[in-house]
Amino acid sequence: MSNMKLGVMGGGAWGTALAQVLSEGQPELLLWAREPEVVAQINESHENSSFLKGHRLREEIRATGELDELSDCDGILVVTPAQHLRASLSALSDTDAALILCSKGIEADTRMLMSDVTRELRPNNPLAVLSGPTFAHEVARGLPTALTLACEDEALWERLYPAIAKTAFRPYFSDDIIGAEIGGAVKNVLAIGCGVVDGAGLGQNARASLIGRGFAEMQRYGKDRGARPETLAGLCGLGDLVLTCSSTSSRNFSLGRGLGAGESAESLMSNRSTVAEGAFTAPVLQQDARSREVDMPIVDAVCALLSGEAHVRQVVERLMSRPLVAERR
Ligand SMILES: NC(=O)c1ccc[n+]([C@@H]2O[C@H](COP(=O)([O-])OP(=O)(O)OC[C@H]3O[C@@H](n4cnc5c(N)ncnc54)[C@H](O)[C@@H]3O)[C@@H](O)[C@H]2O)c1
Ligand SMILES: O=P(O)(O)OC[C@H](O)CO
Repeated sequence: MSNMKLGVMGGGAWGTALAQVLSEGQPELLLWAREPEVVAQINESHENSSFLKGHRLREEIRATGELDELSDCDGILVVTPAQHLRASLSALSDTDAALILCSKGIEADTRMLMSDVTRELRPNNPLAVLSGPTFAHEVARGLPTALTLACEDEALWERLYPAIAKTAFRPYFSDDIIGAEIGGAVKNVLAIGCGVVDGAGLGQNARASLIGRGFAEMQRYGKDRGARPETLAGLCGLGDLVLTCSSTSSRNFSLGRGLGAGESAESLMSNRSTVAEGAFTAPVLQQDARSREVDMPIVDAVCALLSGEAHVRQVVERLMSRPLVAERR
């Protein structure tokens, strides 16, 4: 049992699943949730029917609506949606806790990664990123899961892994924080594309081609932002890309499936209570890639579909009529 006191900031599906797995063997795990009804459900009925229905949660999880309570923790897993990270961190009181970022996205107005936002607001806190192929409902059930824990140095990994590694939850060390973040942010956009392929009935060949060429886009963009190729080829890049591009359990894939079936992004987004990060990441990723002169045609296609600028048939035509080039670029 680790002596490190962990807390979780965010009571959505992923924050709740993380609280469930990380409370194994701990006397108490503190989970901050924004919604009073989520706090009440967890403390009174040991469930989070708003965001992670159907899972009985450990009694060691204690929910709170008071963000200040997290300040006493040695490590805080930050699990808010990417576009709310800045506001959520700003509301947190001073703390020495290590901040373990679990959100997958790029900040819309600034093109900053989650680690950039965190370093701007909390320059003195030790920083890590936890990312990989992790559907919340599977982690909550205790199914075997492996993922990347990228830490700013190996000393932080040595402090964190005893509290994070569990029977069915296996972190691998990386010191490439940027790589871990780029993998998680970009795969969400590509998963929307794969959902479109599915919804429009374009076939399994097209889905696999999108994963392969999407991975090439992730590598090109990652290289320009300083990610290491081997990080992107690991759990937090290719591993998560394969998971999210293959299953209707993915919110991003499901959103794309609706688009592929002809529904508008506007109606699909307005009917959601859960977050499909790719829809927010896609436009900022496109802008950033263009400013860096990084070619990302699949990301462009997803943006065109999300904005309603083009239909599926048009984006397929655009992608298939691009100049023929060497695969390795
Ligand atoms: N669900 C998963 O399987 C999973 C796995 C790995 C990573 N993630 C990442 O975790 C992050 C959180 O996703 P989730 O699945 O827990 O969310 P969710 O869709 O289950 O729930 C939405 C969350 O957004 C929060 N929220 C809504 N409006 C907010 C606001 N104005 N300010 C702050 N928070 C607000 C809600 O409180 C809730 O916690 C995302 O970046 C996601 O990509 C999710
Ligand atoms: O449901 P999604 O598409 O947000 O994906 C959840 C996780 O990121 C999968 O690793």
